Amino acid sequence: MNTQMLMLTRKSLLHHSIVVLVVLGIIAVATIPVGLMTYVAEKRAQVREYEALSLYARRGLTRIEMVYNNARDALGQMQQLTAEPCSDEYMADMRRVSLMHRYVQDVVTLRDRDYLMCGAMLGRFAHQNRLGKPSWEGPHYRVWLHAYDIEDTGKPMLMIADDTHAVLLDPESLVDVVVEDPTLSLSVVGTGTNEIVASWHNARPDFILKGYKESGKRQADGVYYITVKSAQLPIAVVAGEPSINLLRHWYAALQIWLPVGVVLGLAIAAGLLMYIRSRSSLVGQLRYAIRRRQLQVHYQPIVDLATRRCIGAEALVRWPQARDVMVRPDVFVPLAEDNQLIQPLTDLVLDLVCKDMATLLQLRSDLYVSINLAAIDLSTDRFCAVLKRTLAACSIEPQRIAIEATERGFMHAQTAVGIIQQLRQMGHRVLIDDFGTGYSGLSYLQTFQVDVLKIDKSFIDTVGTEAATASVAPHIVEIGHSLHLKMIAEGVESEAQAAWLVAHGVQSGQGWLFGKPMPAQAFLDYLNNERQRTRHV
Ligand SMILES: Nc1nc2c(ncn2[C@@H]2O[C@@H]3COP(=O)(O)O[C@H]4[C@@H](O)[C@H](n5cnc6c(=O)[nH]c(N)nc65)O[C@@H]4COP(=O)(O)O[C@H]3[C@H]2O)c(=O)[nH]1
Repeated sequence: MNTQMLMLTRKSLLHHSIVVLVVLGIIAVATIPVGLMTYVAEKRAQVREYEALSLYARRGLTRIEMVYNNARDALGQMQQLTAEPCSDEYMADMRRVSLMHRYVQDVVTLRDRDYLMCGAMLGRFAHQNRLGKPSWEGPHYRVWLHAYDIEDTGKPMLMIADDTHAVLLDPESLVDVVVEDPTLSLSVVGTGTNEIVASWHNARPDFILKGYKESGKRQADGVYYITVKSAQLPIAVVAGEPSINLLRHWYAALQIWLPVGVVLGLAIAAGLLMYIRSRSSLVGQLRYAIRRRQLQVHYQPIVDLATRRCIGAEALVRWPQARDVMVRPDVFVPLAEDNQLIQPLTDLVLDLVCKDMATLLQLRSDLYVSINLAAIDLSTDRFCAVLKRTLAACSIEPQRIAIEATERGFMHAQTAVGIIQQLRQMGHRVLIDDFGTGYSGLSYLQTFQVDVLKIDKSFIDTVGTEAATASVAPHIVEIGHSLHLKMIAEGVESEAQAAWLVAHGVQSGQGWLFGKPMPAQAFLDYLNNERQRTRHV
């Protein structure tokens, strides 16, 4: 394999690697919304789960408060009894109170606050029966959450007492809530004692207590617990739900959010592809370069042929690629013209000229810089306004900026006449570029008032040669003289051409003989060295 083949193979491998990387990058970026929507779906499912479980827990709490209020009401009615405590009449009244209160299992009368005297169902106590320490004591009520098996049934009761009476409640009634989902569980925990007061059979006590402490967390039994505390009583309701339910909700949410993610991902991928495609096309790159002000202007000196003194420069746009590699304007200017980029390009060149040359043109009233306009720039007065504004902003006199227009610029002749007139009235010189190469003959010169003719390089090239077209150059010069217009010869490369032009009365020249287009700083240096150079002429 020879070296060139090897280079080509390497280049194609590099190209392929870039394509693969770009595709992988696009896929990676496009999957972000999918991942994001999956996450959103999970969060939504969690919120739904949390809300549903909190609702169950609050329903449990409402139930407890209902039972508690029922007990308080029974205690209140016991206060109203007027018969001798524990008399037959009193016992009958007590039974009535007990029966009338749905959740109350029994009512008991107390002596000296702590001793049981008699109960509606239990009858009179034969022995001194003293109450133990309550689980919680409020200003009006005492509560025994658990373990007070007063009726000796083997089933601890919940007891609520004031100073004279107590009511016994079945703890199971606290969690007697109907729910549609059999996988849910409901438990009641004493907040002061951290003990389970009542719970459904499907709940596992050790996990309930952990779940109570770590509300909103999934426990090791695979159940997700939520705790809601009562504002009135020292108890909390713990609602539990297997986290598999969460998965179910997540799947449901995914059905909504995943398509959104996929559509978004596809839209992003398509957008990225379009962006990359447009960026990688030449027009896209040019658009980007103009927007990013990545173009540069080079300056080619225009000299007085007799004295060789520089009288100005033509601003020639350049598109830098790699180090020292410039795309020539004849490649990208037509591209800009065909893709609505030429106006931004002209504006940018004007801006760059101002930036590069403002100081020079403020100091040297004997110099000017000419700027090339495209046909479209002469079709409206937009550019006149831009020119005025830009020059005012950088304090450059209109006389210091000349305008170069080609015959192509006179396509919209009527408007162009007005624009050229306006430019001249503003104080700008108007130069006709590539003079002699157009097809419209010279008739337009009768319509357009211009200042200078730039004789095209193709005519200068024939000067002093045997070419068949060599006789055209003198005619072109003759026309310039007869119209009393100043002339600049373009593309002067030899002393012989320069001598011929002087002999034929052409005042100015531009070409490699005097200087190639150069960056701004090089042009400033060129001017600084001018005195030294012209001395030898
Ligand atoms: N071989 C040779 N060439 C010489 C010599 N002297 C000057 N040239 C080249 O001839 C072209 C003169 O510019 P142009 O006729 O206005 O022709 C310009 C102009 O029509 C257009 N152009 C350049 N800058 C701009 C711009 O900012 N806006 C617009 N609309 N067109 C531009 O691109 C054309 C080509 O520009 P460049 O490539 O810079 O080519 C320049 C210059 O580098 C010489 O002695 N020998």
